[in-house]
Amino acid sequence: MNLPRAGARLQILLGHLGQPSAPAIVAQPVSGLASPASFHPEQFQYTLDNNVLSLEQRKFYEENGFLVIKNLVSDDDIQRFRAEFERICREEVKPPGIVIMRDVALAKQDYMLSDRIVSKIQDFQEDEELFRYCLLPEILKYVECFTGPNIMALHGMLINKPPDVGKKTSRHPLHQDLHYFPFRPSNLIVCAWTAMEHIDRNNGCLVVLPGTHKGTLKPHAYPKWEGGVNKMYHGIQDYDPNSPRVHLVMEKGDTVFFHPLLIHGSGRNRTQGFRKAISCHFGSSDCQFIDVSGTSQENIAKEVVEMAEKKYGFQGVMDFKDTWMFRSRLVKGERINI
Ligand SMILES: CCCC(=O)SCCNC(=O)CCNC(=O)[C@H](O)C(C)(C)COP(=O)(O)OP(=O)(O)OC[C@H]1O[C@@H](n2cnc3c(N)ncnc32)[C@H](O)[C@@H]1OP(=O)(O)O
Ligand SMILES: Nc1ncnc2c1ncn2[C@@H]1O[C@H](COP(=O)(O)OP(=O)(O)OP(=O)(O)O)[C@@H](O)[C@H]1O
Ligand SMILES: O=C(O)CCC(=O)C(=O)O
Ligand SMILES: [Fe+2]
Ligand SMILES: [Mg+2]
Repeated sequence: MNLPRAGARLQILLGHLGQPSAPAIVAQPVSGLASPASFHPEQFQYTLDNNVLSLEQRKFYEENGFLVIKNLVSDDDIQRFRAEFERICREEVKPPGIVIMRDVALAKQDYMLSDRIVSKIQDFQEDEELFRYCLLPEILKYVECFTGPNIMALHGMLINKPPDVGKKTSRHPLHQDLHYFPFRPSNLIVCAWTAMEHIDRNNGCLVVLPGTHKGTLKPHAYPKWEGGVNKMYHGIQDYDPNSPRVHLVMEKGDTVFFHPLLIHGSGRNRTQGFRKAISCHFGSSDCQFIDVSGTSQENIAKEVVEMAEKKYGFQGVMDFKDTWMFRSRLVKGERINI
């Protein structure tokens, strides 16, 4: 397929970015986490050898499947992402490929697009201002500990979780991001998710089930929620309800890196503000595409392909791999397989 692809200009862009500032590095001291007490270095399988993570941070990710780095992204950068998000919502800029999503509770209403109606934007790889997030040296420095040196930005999102209208549709059901991805191995994929403001249980923080990255990919489907569910917000049906849940309270600029098998979701937004976070999934370009036919991912593959064909006006020519191929951009090193 001859679809738009990211090119060498990224390398040039990378060269223009400034040097990272030194962030405060703190592993999240939260209760209910797996203990690293019986840990042996030879058991490292979710992190690569690197001189960025402390031994303690590495063990934490190995055991829990996520790691919070405090104060990683600057207020200046966050302000720029916010301003560009607002421009996109007002349709002052229309980056190719961008997906603008409204909450299902408002989807049938005929409002003008604005930052008070959009619940998230996805696929901002052609928006140079938002894509700066995926190129930030301070982000990539950590990403490389999981992906190695050849890094693809696979999927960018800016989530603007709206005030819940009372139907609990602002929730994101518990899921594993790998459900959406046709590439492996999972250990070479990581999500970076940065709070753009203070986020806690009131405005719907991320909720994680520590240690679940050690399990397998579970079947996902739409949860049976009375008030409705957002398009493509699949959830895990049969997770262990006794598994401890950890609510990640984060400040502006704090960034969590998490494994694509980690079960996570987010709660309802009980405030009147739109809770903002920016995220990107990264993967090693050494990853390989897999065929998801006959697997639990068939349901999402079908939905994604239908949506993409509608958007680009093709019929019967795209597969799940194609939809990912033209969204991903090289951010460091060499493009190899994906
Ligand atoms: C690791 C990755 C994790 C994830 O990516 S999780 C979430 C994945 N989500 C996505 O990929 C984004 C999916 N959303 C989209 O593609 C678009 O927002 C969507 C649903 C096609 C709507 O696009 P619009 O441009 O707004 O199109 P439209 O106004 O003409 O609506 C078309 C039909 O869709 C409906 N719709 C819009 N927003 C919705 C929502 N949030 N939930 C459920 N249905 C929704 C809308 O009512 C309309 O339905 P109908 O055709 O009139 O019956
Ligand atoms: N018992 C449960 N069954 C199914 N899904 C759940 C359950 N508990 C939580 N979840 C999912 O995890 C997400 C986060 O849960 P959380 O409890 O933080 O949010 P909430 O229920 O909206 O708010 P709160 O519990 O703070 O009142 C929810 O949006 C929901 O999708
Ligand atoms: O910001 C959130 O609510 C989490 C979103 C999320 O997990 C996802 O879109 O995959
Ligand atoms: Fe997710
Ligand atoms: Mg709850």
